[in-house]
Amino acid sequence: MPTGAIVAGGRSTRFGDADKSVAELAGVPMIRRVADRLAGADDPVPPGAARAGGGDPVVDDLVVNCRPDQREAIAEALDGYPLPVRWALDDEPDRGPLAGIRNACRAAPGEYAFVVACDVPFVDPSFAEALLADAADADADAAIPRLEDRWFQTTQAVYRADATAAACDRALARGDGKILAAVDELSVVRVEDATIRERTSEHTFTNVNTREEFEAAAARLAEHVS
Ligand SMILES: Nc1nc2c(ncn2[C@@H]2O[C@H](COP(=O)(O)OP(=O)(O)OP(=O)(O)O)[C@@H](O)[C@H]2O)c(=O)[nH]1
Repeated sequence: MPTGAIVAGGRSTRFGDADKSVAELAGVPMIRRVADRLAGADDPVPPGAARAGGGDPVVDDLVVNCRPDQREAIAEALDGYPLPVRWALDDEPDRGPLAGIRNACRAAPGEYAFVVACDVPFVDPSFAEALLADAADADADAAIPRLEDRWFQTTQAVYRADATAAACDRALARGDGKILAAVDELSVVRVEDATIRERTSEHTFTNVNTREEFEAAAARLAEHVS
């Protein structure tokens, strides 16, 4: 299995005066929801509480990428997490998601890392498994989904950790902060729209940027509970 690599070093500016990674969505910090899904829990429970039943983990361990000042709150959110957690702290903040992916991949002990943003509370663990199989079967450096009407979903993708960290390093050294600048150097399985739709629903990519999107995600969770 890959390492789960959650990227959380953003400033959540569209979210307002709070770090969205630890914002409690129906009582559970958003990053914990993402982490719990990777650990196989269908129904994440508040930090510290016993884990709900569910499927098997789809990752061996977890790397959390964030700024040093976020660590304490995120560690609290992950209290009692059932898999080993490693920290990939940004030595320089605000270098963008590419630096986050680089730092997360550097810290990943597994050959592959499933990189995922902290703000996708409905991420589908079986989709992560399928992406790993895509990359491993093709002996590729990455498997990256691409919906028809959107660009590559680079923050919900599987990467070969060492090759990706090195490609990100080179892109950052060139002053090119675009994730695709690093991806261009990798051998990539492109997972296209039809395949994505066979495997999962678009909710796996639903991310929370604003308070309105946060409320919509809470409403969706409430519907599922009732
Ligand atoms: N390490 C690191 N991660 C980042 C950085 N910027 C964004 N990210 C992460 O990349 C992912 C996608 O970014 P956004 O959805 O734009 O999140 P954000 O930057 O916190 O939010 P906005 O400020 O509203 O754009 C999130 O998981 C962020 O935590 C950064 O400078 N460093």
